[in-house]
Amino acid sequence: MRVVTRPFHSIARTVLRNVIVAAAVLALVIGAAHSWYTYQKEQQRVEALTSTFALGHVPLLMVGIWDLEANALQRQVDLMAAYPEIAEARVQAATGMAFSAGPEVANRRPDVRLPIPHPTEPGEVLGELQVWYDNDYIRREIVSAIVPGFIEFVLFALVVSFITYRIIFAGLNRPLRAIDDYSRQLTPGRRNPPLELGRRQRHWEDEIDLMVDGFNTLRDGIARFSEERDQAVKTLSRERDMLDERVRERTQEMRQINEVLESLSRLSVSLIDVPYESQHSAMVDALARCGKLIEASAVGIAVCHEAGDWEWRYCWPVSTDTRAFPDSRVLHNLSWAQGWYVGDTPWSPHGLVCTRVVDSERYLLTFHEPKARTYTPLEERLVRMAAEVLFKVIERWENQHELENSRRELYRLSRTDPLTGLANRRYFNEVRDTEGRRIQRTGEPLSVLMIDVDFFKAYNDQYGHSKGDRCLVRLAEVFRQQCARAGELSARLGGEEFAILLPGHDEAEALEMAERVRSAVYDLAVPHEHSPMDWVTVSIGCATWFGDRGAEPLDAVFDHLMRNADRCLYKAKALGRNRVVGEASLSTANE
Ligand SMILES: Nc1nc2c(ncn2[C@@H]2O[C@H](COP(=O)(O)OP(=O)(O)OP(=O)(O)O)[C@@H](O)[C@H]2O)c(=O)[nH]1
Repeated sequence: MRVVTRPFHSIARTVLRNVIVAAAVLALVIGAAHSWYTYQKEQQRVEALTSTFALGHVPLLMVGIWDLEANALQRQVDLMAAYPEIAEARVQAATGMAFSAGPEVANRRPDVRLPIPHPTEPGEVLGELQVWYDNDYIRREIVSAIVPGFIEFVLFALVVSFITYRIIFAGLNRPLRAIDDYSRQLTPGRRNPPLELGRRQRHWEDEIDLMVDGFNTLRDGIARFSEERDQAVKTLSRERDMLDERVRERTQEMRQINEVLESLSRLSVSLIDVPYESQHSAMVDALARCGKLIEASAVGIAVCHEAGDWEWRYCWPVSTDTRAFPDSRVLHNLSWAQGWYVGDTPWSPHGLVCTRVVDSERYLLTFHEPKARTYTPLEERLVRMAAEVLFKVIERWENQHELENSRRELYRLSRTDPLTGLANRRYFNEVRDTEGRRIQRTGEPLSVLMIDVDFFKAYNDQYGHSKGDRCLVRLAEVFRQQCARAGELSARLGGEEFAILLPGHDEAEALEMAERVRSAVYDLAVPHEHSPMDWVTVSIGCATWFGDRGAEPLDAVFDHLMRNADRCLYKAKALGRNRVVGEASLSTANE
């Protein structure tokens, strides 16, 4: 609703009024100028008439007065009064005669007074010519000169104003009012009809046409805006309707991911500390669980050592022919690329493939599908997470194996003599203590052989230290071979001194074993120039513990045992070397 705050003035009327006012002012100015001009012209005519009187009539009047020609004078006066501009002409002679013509003008002094000179006496006058102009005539002349033009101008101005009014009214007012009515009906919410003013068809355009075009463009814009808005509102409401659905789907998806994450984290925790021997079956179980995530028909992990061939390491279902499981084409592919592949890949015609390098070995995990299928992004995500977990577990296992191997190697080194590969003193003592504890429980006997190479200093001096080393290695090999039964342990206690632990051996058995060792060394026939036996020989002291010192601390037991074995050894040396001496010989000697 339009609120009118100011009075309405039509353009046509305003133009009309302004044209009329301008025409009136112009008419007045032109009329005044014309009047002034006509008045000036009349004045000139009067002046011309006055000079006519002075030059033409005054001499005749002079003659008439001089000759006393009353008729002639009267005729002259009549002639002058006959001019339409003259109201009255009068001659007043000095003699007192007077002649006049025309209606007498009262109460007005003559407009022209011309003296009638004396014909002979210069400076003397015979009388005076008095003339009164007809002012009404002059006024009439002026009016008759101005009025027709004024009337013509006014009529012209009226006609021009009217035509202007018509043109403006028809060409401007009416269309503008129609446009005003139209613009009030424009509504953004509905389809508005185009603006049509019903104007006559012309082969040109004017401002109104431009305005109509503008309004129609505006209308089209409003229509387009309305359509887009309606469309947007519809889309918005559709999306709002779908939002709940999406939120539900997303929540479901998140729940699924959470469940899988939980089960994967449980899986990874359960796999981490699986002992080595159970790792294969644990991984196969894990593959089965992961395969069920997307209902894959088979899941496998293949490994390729740097220069070697691919082979399936873990297969679900367990395959008897690991070269063909689950699809031999996977393993025949030569190109290697690390990453994640879906569908038809260089690694697999169908299915999902994840590859990884773990400790310089190439690993490939594939979820096999017999037929091509499309995986949802969620499935891909879940499987990818599963693959990450499995590879992490494998990596961890690899690290654990490596660590375990290193530890075992270290342990082995820590209890092994580096030259001979026999147990060192530390390991000998460990085993000795363990066996000692066992024997304390079982009451079985335990014997120790102390072995020393005879004249070894001389051997070194003769053949050199490295040959001496090789000799020690050969002797160690003899000890190892002779004492290969479970529980028997050969050790190098230091230098050229060796010991053999014989759990379960009584003295007789131990002496028998010692003799076997001694003769085996002798039979080696390692030449020794500075030995009376010509060969490298060993002396052996033998001591036995019968497990009858159950209450005694093990350290004390073994101190005693080793001391006895040493004493026997010294005795063997003292008796000439290359022999075995048991504890019985000690008591004999003591006795
Ligand atoms: N080649 C070599 N010699 C060693 C090693 N350990 C100790 N020996 C040598 O073994 C010799 C032991 O000499 P001795 O203890 O004097 O005894 P022996 O010469 O063997 O004489 P008896 O024991 O009395 O028969 C020393 O000369 C040591 O240098 C070793 O690892 N390699």
